[in-house]
Amino acid sequence: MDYNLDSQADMGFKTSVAKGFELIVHRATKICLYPEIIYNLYIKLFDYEKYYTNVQNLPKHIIEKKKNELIQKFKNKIKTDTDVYDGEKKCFQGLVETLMDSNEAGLGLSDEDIKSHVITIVAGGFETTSLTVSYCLLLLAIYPDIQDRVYDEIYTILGDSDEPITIEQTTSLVYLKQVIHETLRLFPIAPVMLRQLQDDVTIITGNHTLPKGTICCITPLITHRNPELYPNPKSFNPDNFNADNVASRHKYSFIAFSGGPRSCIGMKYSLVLMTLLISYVLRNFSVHTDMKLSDIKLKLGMSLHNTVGFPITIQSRKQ
Ligand code: HEM
Repeated sequence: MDYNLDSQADMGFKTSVAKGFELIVHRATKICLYPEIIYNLYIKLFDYEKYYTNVQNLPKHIIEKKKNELIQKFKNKIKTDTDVYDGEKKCFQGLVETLMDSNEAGLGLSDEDIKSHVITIVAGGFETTSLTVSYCLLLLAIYPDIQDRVYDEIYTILGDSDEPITIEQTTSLVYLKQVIHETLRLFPIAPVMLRQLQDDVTIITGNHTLPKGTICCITPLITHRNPELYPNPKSFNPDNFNADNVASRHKYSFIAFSGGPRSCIGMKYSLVLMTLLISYVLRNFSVHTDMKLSDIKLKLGMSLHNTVGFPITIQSRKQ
């Protein structure tokens, strides 16, 4: 999107997204907030409308900025810094420009539609990857033998080279991928998903019928810790994700990225990013902690937070 939330003014966006998530969690977990009338009063009382407005402001600002850039570019026939040209063919565009261009292709997205897509992408990518990397490094610090195995794999593929890892090399880091999946099994960053039934649904095992319109709560945290799917479900065992074990389970026994048509669109991107980040850290440093797995204390929200933090020390491998 060509906008850095950390270095450019975020106009209260990050805090407001967090507050919006907080409101959704309160609605889902506090029965007293189920009636519409009480919920609306609650929003007014705790001034949540302010956060809703704030969430809209930044995408509006980005869209306006992009529009002005496009007008200027058209006037001056210059290239903006977000475009990379291969001869005359444009080969890279940011999200907002791509959505705006799709209007030229006749998709007819309004500014309102573009704004909603921007909010969904930013909110979907919010914290997910960074928190998972934090959990993963903490687990590797707790289990030095597993960390050694990951490091050996990285070393076998990259050796002593200081060259950045390539995308092709990331696909060979099979054990690291297992470690990342096992991290997401134990600590699925999006621990709760809500779906409203479009039709009556019969649950075969108990012969129960859930009526159309019911809002269902799907919790990877519970599915992923089901002993029928994962033996010793509370222990950290990356072999749960070796090829044989994955093939022997139902594909929806791992739903950290959800499943079906509304699953995470950032999954492939974040898996590559996490592989890059973790391999970069482990190539250069070993990670250590005094914590045990049982010390991790979870707080359920829109993201799965660890209330005791991630107390890791790092040591250079060059020493
Ligand atoms: C470890 C990383 C990530 C995890 C575990 C994760 C998990 C999920 C889950 C469980 C959903 C479904 C939520 C629901 O239906 O209520 C979802 C949706 C989504 N995610 Fe991710 N996500 C990750 C990273 C990202 C990143 C980096 C992006 C964007 C750059 C992203 C963008 C989205 C979007 C746009 C949706 C909504 C898709 C739709 O509704 O059709 N995610 N993600």
